[in-house]
Amino acid sequence: MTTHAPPGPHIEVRDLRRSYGSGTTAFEAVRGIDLVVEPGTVVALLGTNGAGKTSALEVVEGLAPPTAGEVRVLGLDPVADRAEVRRRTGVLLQTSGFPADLTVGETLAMWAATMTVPRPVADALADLDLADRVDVRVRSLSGGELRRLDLACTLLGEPEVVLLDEPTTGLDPESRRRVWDLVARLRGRGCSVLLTTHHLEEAETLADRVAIMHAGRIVREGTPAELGADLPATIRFEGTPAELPGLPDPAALPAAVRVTTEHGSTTVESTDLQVTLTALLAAAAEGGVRLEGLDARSATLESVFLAIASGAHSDDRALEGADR
Ligand SMILES: Nc1ncnc2c1ncn2[C@@H]1O[C@H](COP(=O)(O)OP(=O)(O)OP(=O)(O)O)[C@@H](O)[C@H]1O
Repeated sequence: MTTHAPPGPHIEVRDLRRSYGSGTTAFEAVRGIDLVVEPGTVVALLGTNGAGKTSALEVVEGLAPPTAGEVRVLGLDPVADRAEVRRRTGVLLQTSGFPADLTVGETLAMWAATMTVPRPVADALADLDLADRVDVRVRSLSGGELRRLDLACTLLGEPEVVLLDEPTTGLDPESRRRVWDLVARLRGRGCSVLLTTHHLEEAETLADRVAIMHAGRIVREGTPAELGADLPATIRFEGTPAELPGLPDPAALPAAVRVTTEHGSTTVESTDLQVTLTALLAAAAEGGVRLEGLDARSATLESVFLAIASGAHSDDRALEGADR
């Protein structure tokens, strides 16, 4: 039995489809997606509610067969080669089901007993900041502690591939950062990680590549920077143009494409942030205007996501149209 992944992607998904029900009640939740996760990389699957992220992830996890298409994990079929794939893969489901009466330590020991070569339980506890909870029963854990225990179990077998369904939902900012560090370390030692998240900053911080799903399809895929590249950057400052007579009309700034005012502040959208910002700052200096609350940023994943969710994305509309 091989214990090393063959060269090539850790996860390969080709034209994956997954339907629920049959006949007139059939519903296709995943409508032909392609996804590749290379060793030592993190891929985040983002999407609107009901986009099909969990439905797709469950097929990669081997929990359900695809209705059509092909999935390979470490070059193997996650359903047909389930035992081998499970041994080398760490899976975090959206909800856990630990026995309530066991303590944290007992839960991890029980989990470790199912593995060929588990890591030391003490290391797993320390990694997830659970060392002082070792004797606490599962039923008494807070939501965030329970999530961290779940993650500790997921990573106990030193998996090569890690599949995380919303790993930081319910975690406070400090615990979330700790999980982000952990995922970064996994990547550092050559693991591949496929995760779903609603947390756009999480995707931006962690992911080498992001795939955004909507209505069963991947409508955008790329690095976080690539995804933001085709949307305008924004410059915001307090005050409306009428209140800042020392400034030229912001709409006339070079590369400015749209100016809006809301709640007493102005937003300038720009196709070239540096050019627009330089001209704005020069004009402000010349006119003796202080731009309070000045904020300038490239398009973020949030703006890409909101454009898709609102149907404003042109590719997205084309895809939805193709379905009708
Ligand atoms: N067992 C099922 N039977 C019928 N429809 C289902 C079933 N499970 C999921 N669905 C539907 O499939 C679609 C995709 O659901 P899925 O849970 O994969 O989405 P998601 O992107 O993970 O959503 P969320 O972000 O809200 O968790 C939804 O419309 C959901 O109602």
